Amino acid sequence: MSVPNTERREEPRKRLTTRLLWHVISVSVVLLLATISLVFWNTYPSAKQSVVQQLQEQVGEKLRSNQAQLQAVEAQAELLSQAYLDRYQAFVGNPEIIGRFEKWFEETSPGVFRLQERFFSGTQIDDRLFRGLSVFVGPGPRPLSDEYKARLVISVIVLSEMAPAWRKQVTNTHFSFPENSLAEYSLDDPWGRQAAKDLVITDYSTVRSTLQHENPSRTPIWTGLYHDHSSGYWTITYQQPLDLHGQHLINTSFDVGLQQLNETLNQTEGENVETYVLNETGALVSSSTLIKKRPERQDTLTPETYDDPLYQEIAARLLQGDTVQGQQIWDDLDDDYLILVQHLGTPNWWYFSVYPKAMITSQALSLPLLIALIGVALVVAVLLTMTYFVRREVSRPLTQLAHVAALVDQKNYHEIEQQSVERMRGYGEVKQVLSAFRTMARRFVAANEQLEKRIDERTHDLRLANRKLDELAHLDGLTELLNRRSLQLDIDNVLANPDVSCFFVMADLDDFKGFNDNYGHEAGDRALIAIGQLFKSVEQSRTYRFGGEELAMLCRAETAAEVEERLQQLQQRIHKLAIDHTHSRRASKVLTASFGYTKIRPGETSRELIQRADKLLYKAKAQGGDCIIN
Ligand SMILES: Nc1nc2c(ncn2[C@@H]2O[C@H](COP(=O)(O)OP(=O)(O)OP(=O)(O)O)[C@@H](O)[C@H]2O)c(=O)[nH]1
Repeated sequence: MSVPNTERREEPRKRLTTRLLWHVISVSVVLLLATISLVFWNTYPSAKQSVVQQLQEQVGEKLRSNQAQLQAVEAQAELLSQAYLDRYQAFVGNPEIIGRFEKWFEETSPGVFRLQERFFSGTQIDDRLFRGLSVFVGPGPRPLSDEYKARLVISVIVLSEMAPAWRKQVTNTHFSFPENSLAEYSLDDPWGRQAAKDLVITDYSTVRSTLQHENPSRTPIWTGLYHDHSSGYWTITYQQPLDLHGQHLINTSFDVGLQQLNETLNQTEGENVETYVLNETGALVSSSTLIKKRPERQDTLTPETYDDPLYQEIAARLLQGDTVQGQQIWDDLDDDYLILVQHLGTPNWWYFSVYPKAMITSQALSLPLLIALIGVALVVAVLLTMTYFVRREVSRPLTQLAHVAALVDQKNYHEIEQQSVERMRGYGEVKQVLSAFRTMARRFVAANEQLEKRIDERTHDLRLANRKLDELAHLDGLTELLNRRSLQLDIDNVLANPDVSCFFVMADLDDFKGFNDNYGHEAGDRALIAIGQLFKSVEQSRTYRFGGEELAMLCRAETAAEVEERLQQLQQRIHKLAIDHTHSRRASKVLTASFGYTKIRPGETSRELIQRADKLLYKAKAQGGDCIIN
């Protein structure tokens, strides 16, 4: 049974190598996922830890330099205070110093004195240049005492001497007085000239916090962030009260503007990272959010005055519990943020870096992701390489194997043999199988050729035997003339073709019984054969042994005369044979034959034909034999 081609040729998805590759790919993907999970499991926490550590180091580094800047401000304040104290001790009570107050200051409104404008724009007095200086002496007890006047003049001198050196580090350098006065050095801002005439500086928390009753320990103070309304900028101020013999002389102060703080404290490590700096009261010293929000506050920013939920949460936590020292990580304050806390010893501030947890997670994921990507790339490369080699070393040889198997199925052994084993790709087992196919094909071809040869021989023998059988079926065994069966067939044929003119002849050897009796049966056989051969030589005729010593003949002829002539010639040849029949009952002493012949009539039966010819033969016998009757 032939197998349909569709069953023989497998679809690609069913191919062995494709299935093999799919199995390998599936297992690889599972192993890869497991490996990636393991990598994530092991590296993610440490990567996260390392990211946090890195951020802590960055913050620490930044704050160290920032702290150095702030410490420098504090050291400057020390120097300034000392310089002021020295001058104060040297000049207080000096009439010349007091006299300078009258020359340098002017009463700009009743009870309000200001340093003349030229001290801001620039003026040369003696060999000293005064510039960037302004002083506001606000409402307060009047008249001004000489000591107060001396302090004001000394503040102008000390500022002109020392403040220019620090103008790049701080926004301004100033002395504030507990009596509602303020002397300032600032090249940009003539504050002392512009301050409102009714301004009460000590009403501000920044200055108020320096007063003896507000600050009995006399500790220097870094204020929280506040908006200097008259100058129009956000700033923090360092205030160092300076007392002498229990008298609060002045506060040595520096403003450090928000812009300057931003350059250092508010520098963040990423777009979404926010910073807050809080002092010990929870007041906001600095914040990156402030730049974005710009609240218009005039006083120090506290949780009550600055509406920033995260800042308020941070301040609440800072103030509620133990003092935070060193570095801490607040992971639980907010779901979305991780907060690094760094305490700055000097000043007593806390620096908060607020990182979105998503950012830390994505940074922490970068290493495991890189490992995973490398893993995926490696697996893909290995799979591609394997796919290439499996297709080349297994799939193609197997396809050739299948092709050869199909040739076997088609019994196309010659094709298999012709395909050189060397041309078929494949090594090892596949090559062995191909080689075995080739050997098998060669043997099949040889066996087939042998078989075909034997079949040819047998067929030839069979054909001969068949022919013999056929002859035997149609020939008479003794005379080898056509037999009665053949005669019947031929008569039927002639009768079926009425257009063909044909004659039927019946012949009988004369006194053949006598011949047999005298010369023996074998001699009778030989005579029968010899006379039968003469019958066969008659032209356009077929001779049959009708039975016993009776012969029959079908002659093609148009006329009876033609047949008559041929029979006469035959009769003569029989005579010429001169088979001795000395004891014949007939006149002739040689073996003779009698003939009766008739034309075959259309439509008659073979029986009628034979009977008519037989009668004519009988007639010939009756006339003495050796004659021809029509
Ligand atoms: N040797 C030999 N004799 C045969 C063969 N067939 C028939 N005969 C003999 O032919 C003889 C025929 O004898 P009959 O029928 O009496 O005819 P006849 O002797 O020829 O006499 P007529 O026909 O009247 O001339 C018989 O003796 C048969 O035995 C044969 O194949 N070989």
